[in-house]
Amino acid sequence: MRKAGGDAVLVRGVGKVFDQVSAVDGIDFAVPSGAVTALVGPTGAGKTTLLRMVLGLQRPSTGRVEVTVGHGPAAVGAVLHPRGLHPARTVRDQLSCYAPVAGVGGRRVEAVLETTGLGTLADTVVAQLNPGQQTRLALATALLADPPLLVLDDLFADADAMERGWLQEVLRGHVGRGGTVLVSAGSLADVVSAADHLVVLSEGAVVWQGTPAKLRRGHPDRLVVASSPSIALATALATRGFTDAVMRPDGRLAVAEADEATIRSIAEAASVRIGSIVADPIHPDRVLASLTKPRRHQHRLPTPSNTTFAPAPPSFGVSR
Ligand SMILES: Nc1ncnc2c1ncn2[C@@H]1O[C@H](COP(=O)(O)OP(=O)(O)OP(=O)(O)O)[C@@H](O)[C@H]1O
Repeated sequence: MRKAGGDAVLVRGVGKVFDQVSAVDGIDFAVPSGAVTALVGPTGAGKTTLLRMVLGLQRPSTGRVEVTVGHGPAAVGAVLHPRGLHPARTVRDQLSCYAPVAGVGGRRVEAVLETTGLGTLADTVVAQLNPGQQTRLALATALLADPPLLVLDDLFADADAMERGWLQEVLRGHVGRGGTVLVSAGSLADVVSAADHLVVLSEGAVVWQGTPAKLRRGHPDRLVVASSPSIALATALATRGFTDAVMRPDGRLAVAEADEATIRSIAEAASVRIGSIVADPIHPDRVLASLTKPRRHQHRLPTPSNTTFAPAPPSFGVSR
């Protein structure tokens, strides 16, 4: 449908202050065209604030946001409140109501019902859809105009495993047709397998960004080794440069970066007996928690009448 290339959105030095409270500050990231970019972070990190600025619904207090694909329903499709659909409308009626706004007709409604997997639910009223299906319908509505850019806030909240899979498939499908996606999530596990680029936010700042593969390399799974004596294995591994081994309370050694064959060969050379070696995959949200440890409770800006500050206070399943 479209040719990918360049950046669809550029966020440069962006800050937003609400009533003396800084929501985000000094934010820099780009949303590459033809890819899924996920803004990930805990509650209050600033995801919605950033997405609203990308959509032009709020102005940055500092810095600038550039959207190169243009504005309006034909250029940008958005999902901000997936629960705000009319409960008495059927799925098809919901799409038909918005079709004129998107400048499309009934054939496009039927096509979107199919691409989003909602065809079998076309005559079901919104009130009877589960939360994940309602989110999918909100996403289908945003897709009506086949916009070059999709901006989706908290898309995976309330989605069960099956709906999460559907939603991820729809996002990958949009990118597969040359579109661009910017999606926010509170859980890394929800987006890590669907995203090409991750921007991790914490307390209004970008704390990490890169590909899921880069994140995984920085947080490798460990192998948990039962050996006798464990301390001798730890020493032998360290001698060979594998210094990141942690002794577990049960006496087993959790080893990073060395594969099973290497561990066995080092153990054999050091006359250490190996009992078992099992993988200990790190959950993505353990990684997210380690990247977004709270640093402060609040960051109220100083004013003449207010000069006191509050005190500053794990497998990824990457399929591509
Ligand atoms: N209109 C507003 N007025 C005052 N403060 C606001 C406003 N909007 C957001 N904030 C504050 O800005 C910070 C970032 O909020 P934001 O909603 O962007 O975070 P979030 O990462 O989207 O969180 P969530 O996952 O809960 O939606 C929070 O401290 C929030 O209280």
